[in-house]
Amino acid sequence: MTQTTLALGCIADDYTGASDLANTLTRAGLRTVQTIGVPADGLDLPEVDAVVVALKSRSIAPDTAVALSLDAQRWLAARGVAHTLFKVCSTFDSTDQGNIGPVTDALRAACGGGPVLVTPAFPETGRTVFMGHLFVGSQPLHESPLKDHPLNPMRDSNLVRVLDRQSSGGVGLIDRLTVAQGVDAVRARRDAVAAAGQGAAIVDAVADADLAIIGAAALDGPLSTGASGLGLGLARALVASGRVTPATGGAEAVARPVGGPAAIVVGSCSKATLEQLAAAEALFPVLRLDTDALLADPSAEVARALAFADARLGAGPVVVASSATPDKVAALQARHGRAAVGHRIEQALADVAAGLTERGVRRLVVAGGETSGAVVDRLGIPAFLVGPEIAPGVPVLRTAGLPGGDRLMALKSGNFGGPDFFAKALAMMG
Ligand SMILES: Nc1ncnc2c1ncn2[C@@H]1O[C@H](COP(=O)(O)OP(=O)(O)OP(=O)(O)O)[C@@H](O)[C@H]1O
Ligand SMILES: O=C(O)[C@@H](O)C(=O)CO
Repeated sequence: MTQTTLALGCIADDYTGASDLANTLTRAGLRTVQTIGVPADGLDLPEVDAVVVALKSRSIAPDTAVALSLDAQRWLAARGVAHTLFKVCSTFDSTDQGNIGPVTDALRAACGGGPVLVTPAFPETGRTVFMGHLFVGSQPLHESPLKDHPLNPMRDSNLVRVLDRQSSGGVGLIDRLTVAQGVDAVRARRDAVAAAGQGAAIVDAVADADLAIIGAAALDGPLSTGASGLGLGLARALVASGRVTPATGGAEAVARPVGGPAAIVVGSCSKATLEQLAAAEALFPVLRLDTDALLADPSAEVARALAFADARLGAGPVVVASSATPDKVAALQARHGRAAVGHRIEQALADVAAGLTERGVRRLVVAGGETSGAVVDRLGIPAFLVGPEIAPGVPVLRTAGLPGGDRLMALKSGNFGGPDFFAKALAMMG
Protein backbone atom coordinates (compact mmCIF):
# COMPACT_ATOMS: atom_id res chain seq x y z
CA MET A 1 0.00 0.00 0.00
CA THR A 2 1.76 3.18 -1.14
CA GLN A 3 -1.01 5.74 -0.55
CA THR A 4 -0.29 8.63 1.81
CA THR A 5 -3.81 9.32 3.09
CA LEU A 6 -6.36 6.95 4.49
CA ALA A 7 -10.00 8.05 4.77
CA LEU A 8 -10.81 5.81 7.73
CA GLY A 9 -8.55 3.95 10.13
CA CYS A 10 -10.10 1.50 12.57
CA ILE A 11 -8.71 -0.14 15.67
CA ALA A 12 -10.83 -3.14 16.65
CA ASP A 13 -10.64 -4.71 20.11
CA ASP A 14 -11.18 -8.24 18.79
CA TYR A 15 -10.85 -10.15 15.54
CA THR A 16 -14.48 -11.10 14.93
CA GLY A 17 -15.48 -7.51 15.66
CA ALA A 18 -12.87 -6.39 13.15
CA SER A 19 -14.30 -8.62 10.42
CA ASP A 20 -17.82 -7.47 11.32
CA LEU A 21 -16.69 -3.87 10.79
CA ALA A 22 -14.70 -4.70 7.63
CA ASN A 23 -17.87 -6.34 6.28
CA THR A 24 -19.98 -3.25 7.03
CA LEU A 25 -17.45 -0.88 5.44
CA THR A 26 -17.11 -3.07 2.34
CA ARG A 27 -20.88 -3.24 1.89
CA ALA A 28 -21.04 0.54 2.21
CA GLY A 29 -18.57 0.88 -0.70
CA LEU A 30 -15.25 1.42 1.10
CA ARG A 31 -12.32 -0.65 -0.17
CA THR A 32 -11.26 -2.28 3.09
CA VAL A 33 -8.55 -4.60 4.38
CA GLN A 34 -8.34 -6.19 7.84
CA THR A 35 -4.88 -6.63 9.32
CA ILE A 36 -4.05 -8.79 12.30
CA GLY A 37 -2.24 -6.43 14.64
CA VAL A 38 -0.08 -3.64 13.30
CA PRO A 39 1.18 -4.92 9.94
CA ALA A 40 4.83 -5.88 9.59
CA ASP A 41 6.80 -3.53 7.32
CA GLY A 42 7.02 -5.93 4.41
CA LEU A 43 3.29 -6.80 4.23
CA ASP A 44 1.93 -5.94 0.80
CA LEU A 45 -1.53 -4.39 1.25
CA PRO A 46 -3.82 -3.29 -1.57
CA GLU A 47 -4.76 0.39 -2.07
CA VAL A 48 -7.80 0.92 0.18
CA ASP A 49 -10.11 3.51 1.72
CA ALA A 50 -10.17 1.87 5.14
CA VAL A 51 -7.87 -0.33 7.20
CA VAL A 52 -9.20 -2.26 10.19
CA VAL A 53 -6.32 -3.14 12.53
CA ALA A 54 -7.57 -6.10 14.57
CA LEU A 55 -6.26 -6.32 18.12
CA LYS A 56 -7.05 -8.83 20.83
CA SER A 57 -7.44 -6.18 23.52
CA ARG A 58 -10.99 -6.50 24.80
CA SER A 59 -10.31 -8.62 27.87
CA ILE A 60 -6.66 -7.91 28.66
CA ALA A 61 -5.09 -5.56 31.23
CA PRO A 62 -6.05 -1.93 30.47
CA ASP A 63 -2.40 -0.74 30.26
CA THR A 64 -1.60 -3.33 27.62
CA ALA A 65 -4.79 -2.53 25.68
CA VAL A 66 -3.84 1.15 25.71
CA ALA A 67 -0.27 0.46 24.55
CA LEU A 68 -1.43 -1.79 21.67
CA SER A 69 -4.08 0.73 20.58
CA LEU A 70 -1.62 3.62 20.62
CA ASP A 71 0.79 1.56 18.48
CA ALA A 72 -2.01 0.97 15.99
CA GLN A 73 -2.90 4.68 16.00
CA ARG A 74 0.74 5.59 15.28
CA TRP A 75 0.71 3.22 12.30
CA LEU A 76 -2.53 4.75 11.01
CA ALA A 77 -1.24 8.30 11.60
CA ALA A 78 1.87 7.49 9.54
CA ARG A 79 -0.55 6.69 6.68
CA GLY A 80 -2.21 10.09 7.05
CA VAL A 81 -5.42 8.75 8.57
CA ALA A 82 -8.20 11.35 8.53
CA HIS A 83 -10.43 9.74 11.18
CA THR A 84 -9.99 6.79 13.54
CA LEU A 85 -12.84 4.58 14.75
CA PHE A 86 -12.11 2.56 17.88
CA LYS A 87 -14.33 -0.50 17.23
CA VAL A 88 -15.84 -2.02 20.36
CA CYS A 89 -18.54 -4.63 20.81
CA SER A 90 -22.15 -3.73 20.02
CA THR A 91 -22.98 -5.09 23.48
CA PHE A 92 -20.29 -2.84 25.03
CA ASP A 93 -18.40 -5.85 26.48
CA SER A 94 -16.10 -4.43 29.15
CA THR A 95 -15.55 -4.27 32.90
CA ASP A 96 -15.29 -1.36 35.35
CA GLN A 97 -11.54 -1.36 34.62
CA GLY A 98 -11.95 -1.13 30.86
CA ASN A 99 -11.02 -1.37 28.21
CA ILE A 100 -13.40 0.93 26.32
CA GLY A 101 -12.83 3.91 28.63
CA PRO A 102 -9.04 3.77 29.05
CA VAL A 103 -8.42 3.18 25.33
CA THR A 104 -10.82 5.96 24.27
CA ASP A 105 -9.14 8.33 26.76
CA ALA A 106 -5.66 7.44 25.49
CA LEU A 107 -6.58 7.71 21.81
CA ARG A 108 -8.26 11.07 22.47
CA ALA A 109 -5.08 12.33 24.10
CA ALA A 110 -3.07 11.07 21.09
CA CYS A 111 -5.42 12.44 18.41
CA GLY A 112 -6.56 15.71 20.02
CA GLY A 113 -10.02 17.04 19.24
CA GLY A 114 -13.15 17.58 21.36
CA PRO A 115 -15.37 15.03 23.11
CA VAL A 116 -15.45 11.60 21.49
CA LEU A 117 -18.84 10.43 20.20
CA VAL A 118 -19.46 6.90 21.50
CA THR A 119 -22.24 4.56 20.38
CA PRO A 120 -22.38 0.76 20.17
CA ALA A 121 -25.73 0.88 18.33
CA PHE A 122 -25.97 -1.62 15.45
CA PRO A 123 -29.69 -1.70 14.58
CA GLU A 124 -29.27 -4.39 11.89
CA THR A 125 -28.39 -6.85 14.65
CA GLY A 126 -30.88 -5.50 17.19
CA ARG A 127 -28.51 -3.29 19.21
CA THR A 128 -30.05 0.12 19.86
CA VAL A 129 -29.30 2.89 22.35
CA PHE A 130 -32.05 5.09 23.80
CA MET A 131 -31.53 7.67 26.56
CA GLY A 132 -28.11 6.15 27.05
CA HIS A 133 -29.51 2.66 27.69
CA LEU A 134 -28.39 -0.22 25.46
CA PHE A 135 -30.99 -2.70 24.23
CA VAL A 136 -30.34 -6.14 22.73
CA GLY A 137 -33.48 -6.73 20.71
CA SER A 138 -36.26 -5.71 23.07
CA GLN A 139 -34.32 -6.48 26.25
CA PRO A 140 -32.18 -4.01 28.17
CA LEU A 141 -28.56 -5.18 28.15
CA HIS A 142 -28.63 -6.25 31.82
CA GLU A 143 -31.60 -8.58 31.20
CA SER A 144 -30.19 -9.99 27.92
CA PRO A 145 -28.03 -13.15 27.66
CA LEU A 146 -25.00 -10.82 27.95
CA LYS A 147 -25.57 -10.76 31.72
CA ASP A 148 -24.03 -14.25 31.69
CA HIS A 149 -21.07 -13.59 29.34
CA PRO A 150 -18.18 -15.87 30.39
CA LEU A 151 -15.59 -13.05 30.41
CA ASN A 152 -17.46 -9.70 30.64
CA PRO A 153 -20.90 -10.18 32.22
CA MET A 154 -22.88 -7.01 31.45
CA ARG A 155 -25.12 -6.12 34.39
CA ASP A 156 -25.79 -2.38 33.77
CA SER A 157 -27.63 -1.06 30.68
CA ASN A 158 -26.88 2.62 31.36
CA LEU A 159 -23.85 3.26 29.17
CA VAL A 160 -23.21 6.76 30.50
CA ARG A 161 -22.71 5.13 33.89
CA VAL A 162 -20.75 2.17 32.47
CA LEU A 163 -18.33 4.36 30.51
CA ASP A 164 -18.00 6.88 33.32
CA ARG A 165 -16.80 4.13 35.67
CA GLN A 166 -13.93 3.25 33.33
CA SER A 167 -13.02 6.64 31.94
CA SER A 168 -11.19 9.63 33.40
CA GLY A 169 -12.70 12.37 31.25
CA GLY A 170 -16.38 12.51 32.29
CA VAL A 171 -19.22 11.28 30.07
CA GLY A 172 -22.23 13.16 28.68
CA LEU A 173 -25.29 12.06 26.68
CA ILE A 174 -26.51 13.09 23.24
CA ASP A 175 -30.00 11.69 23.23
CA ARG A 176 -32.28 10.52 20.43
CA LEU A 177 -34.34 13.70 20.51
CA THR A 178 -31.20 15.65 19.62
CA VAL A 179 -30.05 13.15 16.98
CA ALA A 180 -33.50 13.33 15.35
CA GLN A 181 -32.93 17.07 14.79
CA GLY A 182 -29.90 16.41 12.58
CA VAL A 183 -26.14 16.95 12.34
CA ASP A 184 -26.07 20.55 13.56
CA ALA A 185 -28.05 19.67 16.68
CA VAL A 186 -25.58 16.88 17.45
CA ARG A 187 -22.69 19.33 16.93
CA ALA A 188 -24.30 21.87 19.25
CA ARG A 189 -24.86 19.29 21.95
CA ARG A 190 -21.26 18.06 21.56
CA ASP A 191 -20.12 21.66 22.13
CA ALA A 192 -22.17 21.69 25.32
CA VAL A 193 -20.54 18.42 26.41
CA ALA A 194 -17.13 20.01 25.75
CA ALA A 195 -18.12 23.13 27.69
CA ALA A 196 -19.06 20.87 30.62
CA GLY A 197 -15.49 19.54 30.50
CA GLN A 198 -16.53 16.00 29.52
CA GLY A 199 -14.29 13.88 27.29
CA ALA A 200 -16.91 11.64 25.71
CA ALA A 201 -20.62 11.43 25.01
CA ILE A 202 -22.80 8.35 24.60
CA VAL A 203 -24.96 8.98 21.54
CA ASP A 204 -28.39 7.40 21.11
CA ALA A 205 -29.22 5.64 17.84
CA VAL A 206 -32.14 3.38 17.02
CA ALA A 207 -31.91 3.27 13.21
CA ASP A 208 -29.31 3.49 10.45
CA ALA A 209 -30.54 7.02 9.61
CA ASP A 210 -29.45 8.12 13.11
CA LEU A 211 -26.02 6.63 12.50
CA ALA A 212 -25.57 8.57 9.24
CA ILE A 213 -26.21 11.78 11.21
CA ILE A 214 -23.81 10.74 13.97
CA GLY A 215 -21.21 9.67 11.38
CA ALA A 216 -21.31 13.09 9.69
CA ALA A 217 -20.85 14.86 13.04
CA ALA A 218 -18.11 12.44 14.13
CA LEU A 219 -16.06 13.19 10.98
CA ASP A 220 -15.55 16.77 12.27
CA GLY A 221 -13.13 15.28 14.78
CA PRO A 222 -10.25 12.79 14.62
CA LEU A 223 -11.75 9.97 16.71
CA SER A 224 -14.94 8.13 17.51
CA THR A 225 -15.75 4.95 19.43
CA GLY A 226 -18.47 2.48 18.50
CA ALA A 227 -19.53 -0.71 16.79
CA SER A 228 -20.27 -1.52 13.14
CA GLY A 229 -23.32 0.75 13.15
CA LEU A 230 -21.07 3.75 13.66
CA GLY A 231 -18.80 2.33 10.94
CA LEU A 232 -21.80 2.39 8.62
CA GLY A 233 -22.57 5.99 9.61
CA LEU A 234 -18.97 7.07 9.01
CA ALA A 235 -18.83 5.24 5.66
CA ARG A 236 -22.07 6.85 4.51
CA ALA A 237 -20.80 10.28 5.56
CA LEU A 238 -17.48 9.73 3.75
CA VAL A 239 -19.31 8.79 0.55
CA ALA A 240 -21.92 11.57 0.88
CA SER A 241 -19.18 14.18 1.35
CA GLY A 242 -17.32 12.95 -1.73
CA ARG A 243 -14.24 11.99 0.29
CA VAL A 244 -14.62 8.39 -0.89
CA THR A 245 -15.91 7.19 -4.26
CA PRO A 246 -17.87 4.01 -3.53
CA ALA A 247 -16.44 0.80 -4.98
CA THR A 248 -18.77 -1.91 -6.23
CA GLY A 249 -18.26 -5.65 -6.72
CA GLY A 250 -15.12 -7.53 -5.77
CA ALA A 251 -16.44 -9.29 -2.67
CA GLU A 252 -17.61 -12.39 -4.59
CA ALA A 253 -14.15 -12.89 -6.11
CA VAL A 254 -12.63 -12.90 -2.63
CA ALA A 255 -14.60 -16.10 -1.88
CA ARG A 256 -13.37 -18.01 -4.95
CA PRO A 257 -12.81 -21.68 -4.03
CA VAL A 258 -9.64 -22.84 -2.30
CA GLY A 259 -10.48 -26.56 -2.14
CA GLY A 260 -9.49 -28.84 0.74
CA PRO A 261 -11.48 -30.10 3.71
CA ALA A 262 -13.59 -27.86 5.95
CA ALA A 263 -14.01 -27.59 9.72
CA ILE A 264 -15.75 -25.58 12.41
CA VAL A 265 -14.17 -24.71 15.76
CA VAL A 266 -16.50 -23.35 18.44
CA GLY A 267 -15.51 -21.67 21.73
CA SER A 268 -18.43 -19.29 22.10
CA CYS A 269 -20.99 -20.15 24.77
CA SER A 270 -23.52 -17.52 23.68
CA LYS A 271 -27.21 -18.37 23.32
CA ALA A 272 -27.02 -17.90 19.53
CA THR A 273 -23.97 -20.18 19.21
CA LEU A 274 -25.53 -22.90 21.36
CA GLU A 275 -28.54 -22.93 19.01
CA GLN A 276 -26.29 -23.01 15.93
CA LEU A 277 -24.34 -25.91 17.39
CA ALA A 278 -27.54 -27.84 18.06
CA ALA A 279 -28.59 -27.30 14.41
CA ALA A 280 -25.14 -28.37 13.16
CA GLU A 281 -25.44 -31.65 15.03
CA ALA A 282 -28.10 -32.78 12.56
CA LEU A 283 -25.71 -32.14 9.61
CA PHE A 284 -22.10 -32.73 10.64
CA PRO A 285 -20.15 -34.91 13.08
CA VAL A 286 -19.69 -32.80 16.25
CA LEU A 287 -17.14 -33.48 18.99
CA ARG A 288 -17.96 -31.74 22.26
CA LEU A 289 -14.77 -31.37 24.27
CA ASP A 290 -14.76 -32.57 27.86
CA THR A 291 -13.66 -29.32 29.53
CA ASP A 292 -12.73 -30.94 32.87
CA ALA A 293 -10.50 -33.40 31.01
CA LEU A 294 -9.14 -30.53 28.90
CA LEU A 295 -8.16 -28.49 31.94
CA ALA A 296 -6.50 -31.54 33.53
CA ASP A 297 -4.57 -32.58 30.39
CA PRO A 298 -5.06 -30.25 27.40
CA SER A 299 -2.83 -32.16 24.99
CA ALA A 300 -4.73 -35.43 25.53
CA GLU A 301 -8.07 -33.72 24.84
CA VAL A 302 -6.66 -31.98 21.75
CA ALA A 303 -5.33 -35.33 20.53
CA ARG A 304 -8.81 -36.85 21.03
CA ALA A 305 -10.33 -34.06 18.92
CA LEU A 306 -7.79 -34.53 16.14
CA ALA A 307 -8.29 -38.30 16.11
CA PHE A 308 -12.02 -37.63 15.76
CA ALA A 309 -11.27 -35.33 12.81
CA ASP A 310 -8.81 -37.78 11.21
CA ALA A 311 -11.51 -40.43 11.07
CA ARG A 312 -14.10 -38.11 9.47
CA LEU A 313 -12.51 -35.25 7.51
CA GLY A 314 -12.30 -37.29 4.30
CA ALA A 315 -16.09 -37.59 4.26
CA GLY A 316 -16.99 -33.95 4.98
CA PRO A 317 -16.78 -31.08 7.48
CA VAL A 318 -16.25 -31.75 11.20
CA VAL A 319 -17.11 -29.62 14.22
CA VAL A 320 -15.11 -29.37 17.47
CA ALA A 321 -16.76 -27.39 20.28
CA SER A 322 -16.04 -26.53 23.89
CA SER A 323 -19.31 -24.63 24.35
CA ALA A 324 -21.50 -25.16 27.39
CA THR A 325 -24.60 -23.65 28.98
CA PRO A 326 -24.21 -20.72 31.44
CA ASP A 327 -24.69 -22.94 34.53
CA LYS A 328 -21.93 -25.32 33.39
CA VAL A 329 -19.64 -22.41 32.48
CA ALA A 330 -20.20 -20.86 35.92
CA ALA A 331 -19.51 -24.18 37.68
CA LEU A 332 -16.25 -24.71 35.75
CA GLN A 333 -15.15 -21.14 36.47
CA ALA A 334 -15.94 -21.56 40.17
CA ARG A 335 -13.64 -24.61 40.24
CA HIS A 336 -10.73 -23.18 38.21
CA GLY A 337 -11.09 -19.35 37.96
CA ARG A 338 -12.66 -17.37 35.10
CA ALA A 339 -9.54 -16.10 33.36
CA ALA A 340 -7.64 -19.39 33.58
CA VAL A 341 -10.56 -21.38 32.17
CA GLY A 342 -11.10 -18.97 29.27
CA HIS A 343 -7.44 -18.80 28.34
CA ARG A 344 -6.77 -22.51 28.53
CA ILE A 345 -9.83 -23.46 26.49
CA GLU A 346 -8.95 -20.84 23.85
CA GLN A 347 -5.40 -22.21 23.61
CA ALA A 348 -6.68 -25.78 23.28
CA LEU A 349 -9.05 -24.73 20.49
CA ALA A 350 -6.17 -22.94 18.78
CA ASP A 351 -4.17 -26.21 18.99
CA VAL A 352 -7.13 -28.03 17.45
CA ALA A 353 -7.33 -25.47 14.61
CA ALA A 354 -3.59 -25.75 13.97
CA GLY A 355 -3.86 -29.54 13.90
CA LEU A 356 -6.77 -29.36 11.48
CA THR A 357 -4.86 -27.12 9.07
CA GLU A 358 -1.87 -29.51 9.28
CA ARG A 359 -4.36 -32.16 8.14
CA GLY A 360 -5.18 -30.07 5.08
CA VAL A 361 -8.20 -28.04 6.24
CA ARG A 362 -8.39 -24.89 4.07
CA ARG A 363 -11.89 -23.70 4.96
CA LEU A 364 -12.36 -22.91 8.63
CA VAL A 365 -15.22 -21.32 10.57
CA VAL A 366 -14.46 -20.14 14.12
CA ALA A 367 -17.14 -19.05 16.59
CA GLY A 368 -16.36 -16.63 19.41
CA GLY A 369 -14.29 -13.44 19.50
CA GLU A 370 -11.61 -14.53 21.96
CA THR A 371 -11.55 -17.99 20.42
CA SER A 372 -11.07 -16.49 16.94
CA GLY A 373 -8.25 -14.33 18.30
CA ALA A 374 -6.42 -17.37 19.65
CA VAL A 375 -6.94 -19.36 16.42
CA VAL A 376 -5.92 -16.58 14.02
CA ASP A 377 -2.79 -15.83 16.07
CA ARG A 378 -1.84 -19.51 16.18
CA LEU A 379 -2.23 -19.83 12.40
CA GLY A 380 -0.04 -16.71 11.92
CA ILE A 381 -2.46 -14.98 9.55
CA PRO A 382 -1.20 -11.45 8.71
CA ALA A 383 -4.34 -9.99 7.05
CA PHE A 384 -7.73 -10.74 5.52
CA LEU A 385 -9.53 -9.60 2.38
CA VAL A 386 -13.28 -9.21 2.83
CA GLY A 387 -15.72 -11.37 0.87
CA PRO A 388 -19.51 -11.69 0.74
CA GLU A 389 -21.68 -11.51 3.84
CA ILE A 390 -22.82 -14.80 5.41
CA ALA A 391 -25.01 -13.11 8.06
CA PRO A 392 -25.12 -9.54 9.34
CA GLY A 393 -21.69 -8.86 10.82
CA VAL A 394 -19.99 -11.98 9.44
CA PRO A 395 -18.27 -12.05 6.02
CA VAL A 396 -16.33 -14.77 4.23
CA LEU A 397 -12.64 -13.84 4.68
CA ARG A 398 -9.68 -14.76 2.50
CA THR A 399 -6.27 -14.87 4.13
CA ALA A 400 -3.67 -12.53 2.64
CA GLY A 401 0.08 -12.97 2.94
CA LEU A 402 -0.12 -16.45 4.50
CA PRO A 403 2.59 -18.81 3.23
CA GLY A 404 1.22 -22.06 1.77
CA GLY A 405 -1.68 -20.51 -0.10
CA ASP A 406 -4.90 -18.73 0.72
CA ARG A 407 -7.54 -20.11 3.08
CA LEU A 408 -11.18 -19.14 3.43
CA MET A 409 -12.38 -18.40 6.93
CA ALA A 410 -15.31 -16.95 8.83
CA LEU A 411 -14.93 -15.46 12.31
CA LYS A 412 -18.34 -15.39 13.96
CA SER A 413 -19.05 -13.12 16.90
CA GLY A 414 -20.81 -15.11 19.59
CA ASN A 415 -24.19 -13.48 19.22
CA PHE A 416 -24.34 -13.22 15.44
CA GLY A 417 -26.00 -15.41 12.82
CA GLY A 418 -29.22 -17.43 12.59
CA PRO A 419 -29.60 -21.09 13.64
CA ASP A 420 -28.39 -22.33 10.21
CA PHE A 421 -25.23 -20.19 10.32
CA PHE A 422 -22.64 -22.99 10.16
CA ALA A 423 -24.17 -24.75 7.14
CA LYS A 424 -24.66 -21.42 5.39
CA ALA A 425 -21.05 -20.39 6.02
CA LEU A 426 -19.65 -23.63 4.60
CA ALA A 427 -21.96 -23.43 1.59
CA MET A 428 -20.55 -19.99 0.77
CA MET A 429 -16.96 -21.21 1.11
CA GLY A 430 -17.18 -23.57 -1.87
N1 LIG B 1 -17.27 -24.94 28.43
C1 LIG B 1 -16.73 -23.75 28.74
N2 LIG B 1 -16.68 -23.36 30.04
C2 LIG B 1 -16.14 -22.17 30.38
N3 LIG B 1 -15.62 -21.31 29.49
C3 LIG B 1 -15.64 -21.67 28.19
C4 LIG B 1 -16.19 -22.91 27.76
N4 LIG B 1 -16.06 -22.99 26.42
C5 LIG B 1 -15.45 -21.86 26.03
N5 LIG B 1 -15.19 -21.06 27.09
C6 LIG B 1 -14.53 -19.76 27.09
O1 LIG B 1 -15.56 -18.78 26.96
C7 LIG B 1 -15.01 -17.67 26.27
C8 LIG B 1 -15.94 -17.38 25.10
O2 LIG B 1 -15.53 -16.16 24.57
P1 LIG B 1 -15.53 -15.87 23.02
O3 LIG B 1 -15.15 -14.43 22.89
O4 LIG B 1 -14.71 -16.86 22.28
O5 LIG B 1 -17.04 -16.10 22.60
P2 LIG B 1 -18.23 -15.04 22.70
O6 LIG B 1 -18.00 -14.18 23.91
O7 LIG B 1 -19.50 -15.76 22.59
O8 LIG B 1 -18.00 -14.22 21.39
P3 LIG B 1 -17.93 -12.63 21.17
O9 LIG B 1 -16.81 -12.12 22.04
O10 LIG B 1 -17.62 -12.55 19.74
O11 LIG B 1 -19.26 -12.12 21.58
C9 LIG B 1 -13.62 -18.03 25.82
O12 LIG B 1 -12.67 -17.50 26.70
C10 LIG B 1 -13.66 -19.56 25.89
O13 LIG B 1 -12.38 -20.13 26.07
O1 LIG C 1 -20.04 -5.55 17.65
C1 LIG C 1 -20.29 -6.75 17.76
O2 LIG C 1 -21.27 -7.21 18.35
C2 LIG C 1 -19.28 -7.71 17.23
O3 LIG C 1 -18.58 -7.17 16.16
C3 LIG C 1 -18.33 -8.04 18.29
O4 LIG C 1 -17.39 -7.32 18.51
C4 LIG C 1 -18.65 -9.22 19.14
O5 LIG C 1 -17.50 -9.71 19.75
